Amino acid sequence: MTPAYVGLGANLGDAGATLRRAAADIARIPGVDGLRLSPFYRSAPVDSGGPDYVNAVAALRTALPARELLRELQRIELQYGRTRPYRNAPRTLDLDLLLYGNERIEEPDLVVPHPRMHERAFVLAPLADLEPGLRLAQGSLPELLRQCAGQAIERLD
Ligand SMILES: Nc1nc2c(c(=O)[nH]1)N=C(CO)CN2
Repeated sequence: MTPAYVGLGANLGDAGATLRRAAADIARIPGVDGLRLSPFYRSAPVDSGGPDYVNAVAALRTALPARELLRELQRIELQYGRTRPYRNAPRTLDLDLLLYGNERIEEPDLVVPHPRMHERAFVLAPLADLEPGLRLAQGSLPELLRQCAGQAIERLD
């Protein structure tokens, strides 16, 4: 079983309810085990306009290869009506494969570790809640979070 981390985000509809249901859907993927869901965070959209996002991170273990896990995540996105009209368009549900074991994958539609996760507070904060000691290539989570101090995020509960 390979440990993997998935970023969840939504900024349309009842985003919190969507993330909770999507996490339950991820937990039910055959070959996925032991899902843990972080607390939820609200933040203004980074690099785009539109309503605030709600974000979370799920930690899991999987027997699936990274590409098959990605395909399952995309299938779940589609169930929530995700369309891709343009880059960074508002979305009912966005699922990003952030980390897959220690693997580095660089393919046109799958780059792991996620290339922007180290500079996004809305990923780093929930990831640190689940895995405080984790280090990324760019540094420890507390170090990276300090570098994102300009990004206001609010923890929900
Ligand atoms: N706060 C926040 N901003 C974003 C997000 C997101 O999930 N949260 N996702 C984006 C596209 O991946 C673009 N901007």
